Amino acid sequence: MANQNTLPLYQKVWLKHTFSRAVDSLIFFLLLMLLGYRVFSYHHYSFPWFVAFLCESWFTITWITTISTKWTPAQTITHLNHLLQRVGELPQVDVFVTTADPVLEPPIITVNTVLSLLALDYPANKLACYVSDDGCSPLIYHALVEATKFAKLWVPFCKKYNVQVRAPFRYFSEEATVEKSDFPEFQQEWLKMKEEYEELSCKIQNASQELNACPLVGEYEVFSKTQMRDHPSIIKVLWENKEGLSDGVPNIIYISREKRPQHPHHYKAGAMNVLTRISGLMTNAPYILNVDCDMYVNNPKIAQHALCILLDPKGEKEVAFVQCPQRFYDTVKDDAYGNQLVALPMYIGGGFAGLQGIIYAGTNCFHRRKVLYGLSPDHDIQTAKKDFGFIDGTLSEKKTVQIFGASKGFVESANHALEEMAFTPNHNLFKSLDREAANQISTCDYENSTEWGKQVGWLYGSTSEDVLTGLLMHRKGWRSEVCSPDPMAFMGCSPQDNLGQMAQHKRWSSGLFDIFLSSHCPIFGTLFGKLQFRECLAYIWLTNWALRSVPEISYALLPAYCIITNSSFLPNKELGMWFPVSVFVVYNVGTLSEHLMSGLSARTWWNNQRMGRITTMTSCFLGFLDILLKRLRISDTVFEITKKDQPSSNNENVGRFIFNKSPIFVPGTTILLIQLTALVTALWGWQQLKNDGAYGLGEVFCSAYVVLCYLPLLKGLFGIGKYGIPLSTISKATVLAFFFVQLCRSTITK
Ligand SMILES: O=c1ccn([C@@H]2O[C@H](COP(=O)(O)OP(=O)(O)O[C@H]3O[C@H](CO)[C@@H](O)[C@H](O)[C@H]3O)[C@@H](O)[C@H]2O)c(=O)[nH]1
Ligand SMILES: [Mn+2]
Repeated sequence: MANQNTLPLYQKVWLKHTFSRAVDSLIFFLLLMLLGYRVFSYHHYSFPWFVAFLCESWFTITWITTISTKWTPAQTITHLNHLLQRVGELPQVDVFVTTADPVLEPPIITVNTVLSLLALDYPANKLACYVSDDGCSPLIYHALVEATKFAKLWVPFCKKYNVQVRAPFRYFSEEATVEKSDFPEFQQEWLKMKEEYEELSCKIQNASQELNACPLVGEYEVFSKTQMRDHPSIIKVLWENKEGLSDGVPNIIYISREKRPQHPHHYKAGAMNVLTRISGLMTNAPYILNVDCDMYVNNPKIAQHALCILLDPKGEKEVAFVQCPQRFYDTVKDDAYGNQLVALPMYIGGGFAGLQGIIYAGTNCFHRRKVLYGLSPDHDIQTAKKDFGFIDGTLSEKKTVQIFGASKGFVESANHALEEMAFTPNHNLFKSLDREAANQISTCDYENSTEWGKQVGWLYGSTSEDVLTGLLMHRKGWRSEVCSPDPMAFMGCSPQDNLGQMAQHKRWSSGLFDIFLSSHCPIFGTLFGKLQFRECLAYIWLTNWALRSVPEISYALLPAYCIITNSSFLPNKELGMWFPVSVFVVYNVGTLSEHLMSGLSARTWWNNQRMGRITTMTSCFLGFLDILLKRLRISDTVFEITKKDQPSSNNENVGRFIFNKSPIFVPGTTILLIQLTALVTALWGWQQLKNDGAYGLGEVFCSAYVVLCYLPLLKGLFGIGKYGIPLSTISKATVLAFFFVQLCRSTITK
């Protein structure tokens, strides 16, 4: 009989993606053959041949990182039934929610997220929910006050009837739930709850529409002289579970940290660090769950599942954080904008999970507090003493101020969190808010000359603060795990149009590339830290996204260049032609089958392929330029918040591209115009084909393929209103395309 204390709480299962492996290896082999062919075909040596060789070498190197990342995929299985046997009592979990703009992030969405978290299937006295409002908005505050009242009905209702979807807006949209039930009591309560929720959403809706709905008096007075980027900190305890009832409503705290125009606020990372400190003062839970305002709980037992991994004897020693996948509801049909991230997490995410661990994705993640405070896996109190300046088990004062800042109360809590090497039940669960201390730690200059944002908490310096923060943990030698129980842990909303999707990809690619160029570069992580070699390759794959735009754009321009200058970059009309052809065919067959095997449609596959090409050459290219400007200290990157739309019921134009004057459309339109020029040139035979160095079917096909990928932009050239590319963008693109064509022509005469 296994001892109860040694029962594994989770298990790691290695997956076999044999087909994927075979296809990926074949592609690699073909790429090598193609490169070899290029090297040994002396008679072809020319400028386009050389550029093609460079681009293909880059693709091959990227492919090595791709294969290595995907090679040994894994997943975890959690054993919920072992959890209580082993730990007896569940630990405390602090829950962080961030919101930043009441317009882009409608309060009703945040409220639903918060409600779903409060209703987690978890003892209410072990939970506390901290909501950060970077928008400093009385609307959000008002919505949360109302939501707190509703929570007192909602939380018991969910627990009584074991509701699965605990975000009311989703729960009540599923009409079928109540009709199927034979219990009149349930039906009655269901109806009552639905009415209450409708009333709540009406109140929130009205407040957003009527300017004077929440007059800034009484408890709202603190908002009267505030501006989004200029205000003192506002901290309000909305609900305190004073009696510590396990079936009550968890503590709810509203926080809007101080902001001043001259102080950088570090966007989400800055907000998370303030939440970390304030929660440290109040509940100081050893585990932190963080969720963006647009993600609701879809599996009420998710905290237990994640704790299976974090509390497992092996996990306890090795695992820094548990990341749950990001999935989205009411998605655009066939993933028209390629942002649902379904096949990618399955293959790449699964691959990461089989290495040192999945990346931290910024939301749906359970962290250990002590790891956020900088502890390494090999830190016992003895070594920690040296690194952190522990004296007699407590941190030396000077050192703590340098690391955690000057708040005594907070340092004391940090000391406790760090020392707690194993979980000990903590009965003194909630300290009432110490206003003075809380105000001190939420000011803009609290972090000056401390390690916050550098070694402690969420790291600053990249708009992909999530990946950066996770990378530092991996560098210290921690591992991480994916937790993906059935039903899916969380569901969120993803951009409902291409504008949102493209802005999001720009932010990600620039933030990731920023990491690659910084001192946190994964290569240093392996050379000087404990980042495992293949995990490093995987991070290189990820952080180079923006850089990839350069070879991709060059490669996409090559066929046009060749057609215009009557040269060639492909081995036409000879045996070598089969290398690029087979790479193209095998790659497409491979990715198509991966999509089909993930249960996705062929149309989804094509949309993902197409959007992959478009975003790399537009969003990622702009991300690349952004980082160049940042590194040259010309401008800094900003975190552009994604608009959270409720999906529209008007399905007519779903999947259609919309445009605005954003520079993001300039490179795409330019590339499209160049290809069109090339195709027209080819079609009308404006160039006489002089010698056998001339372009052939290969180049024309490539050019046409790019146009096919860019079909949404082609339609945009002729569209009107928001469906048309603005004239100013077309003009800029025309000028650029003209220059490119002239440049090509000038190389012929030489
Ligand atoms: O100054 C800011 C800006 C953003 N946020 C919050 O950050 C979260 C993520 O912002 P969102 O606009 O939804 O970005 P997404 O592209 O959807 O976010 C993904 O990418 C981000 C990194 O680029 C991660 O932080 C997120 O967790 C991850 O879901 C939201 O809750 C925002 O309220 C703040 O709190 N303060
Ligand atoms: Mn989001």
